[in-house]
Amino acid sequence: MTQISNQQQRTASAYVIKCGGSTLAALPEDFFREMKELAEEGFVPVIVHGGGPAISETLNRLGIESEFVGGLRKTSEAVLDVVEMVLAGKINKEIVRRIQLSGAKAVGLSGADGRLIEAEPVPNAHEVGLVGNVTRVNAQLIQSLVDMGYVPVIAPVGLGKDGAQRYNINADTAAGAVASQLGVSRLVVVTDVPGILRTDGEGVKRVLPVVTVAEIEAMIASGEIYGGMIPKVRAAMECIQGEVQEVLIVNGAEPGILRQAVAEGSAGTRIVR
Ligand SMILES: Nc1ncnc2c1ncn2[C@@H]1O[C@H](COP(=O)(O)OP(=O)(O)O)[C@@H](O)[C@H]1O
Ligand SMILES: CC(=O)N[C@@H](CCC(=O)OP(=O)(O)O)C(=O)O
Repeated sequence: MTQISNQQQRTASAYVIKCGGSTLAALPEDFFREMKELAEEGFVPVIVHGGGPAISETLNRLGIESEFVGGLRKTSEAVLDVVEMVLAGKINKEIVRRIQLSGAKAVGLSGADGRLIEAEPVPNAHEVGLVGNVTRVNAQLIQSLVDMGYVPVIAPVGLGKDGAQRYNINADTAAGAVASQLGVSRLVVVTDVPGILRTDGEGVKRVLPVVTVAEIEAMIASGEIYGGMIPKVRAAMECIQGEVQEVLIVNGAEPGILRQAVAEGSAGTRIVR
């Protein structure tokens, strides 16, 4: 833990961005340009990405049906081959390319590279198969890349403690763990909705600007938060118990959203303790 504490001090000005598969194709070039400009101003990004829709599409082409239990993909060895290929290959390199085209430097890694993400089976592994929860993050490797001026771009595939077993990790869960173990103060979750939506008294869906852990629990219980939003808020609730001060959920397609989120700290929904 001493090692992590040192890392935490050094990465305090960094922030973690989780880019959801739902929104990757819709992210404008300006998003990456803004990311580069913010980095020059001292707001250094570490990216963890998803790619659920692209995995499902590839599985479908191979004639393998996608099944989810509680938002987690049922992952056999065959499915994991596709998950790793799509996430650590296609999607990871697409993001690296786009960052480099903005003029910034980027390095793509999966959680297997340099044992970046160590994982253990989720408690309901008997239902979902080779899905993992994060047990350790190699914060030193991420910090070294940041120190060299690179944006780390991380695919959420982890290795077990033995270094042999692979695990598919939900990208929101991975991003929360990376944010916690790096000790950054902010996690920005970029997705395809402008924040957590709630239907008001007149039946209009509105973005909640700020939401607490207690309010989230109530919205999950009532069904107002469901599906892909559940792993986001669960990861958020877990990481704000530690160093992370706030988690912002924003729509990546909105112009200027990253600057609003990172420099101004007010965008989409802000999840606080
Ligand atoms: N209360 C809510 N507010 C906004 N979106 C919600 C809510 N509850 C569930 N969702 C769903 O969560 C989705 C985002 O999760 P997901 O599709 O997994 O995105 P990503 O690929 O970015 O992780 C939204 O498109 C929406 O359908
Ligand atoms: C265990 C699990 O469900 N893993 C996810 C990993 C990708 C992901 O989370 O992508 P999004 O952020 O786009 O949803 C999956 O296989 O789809």
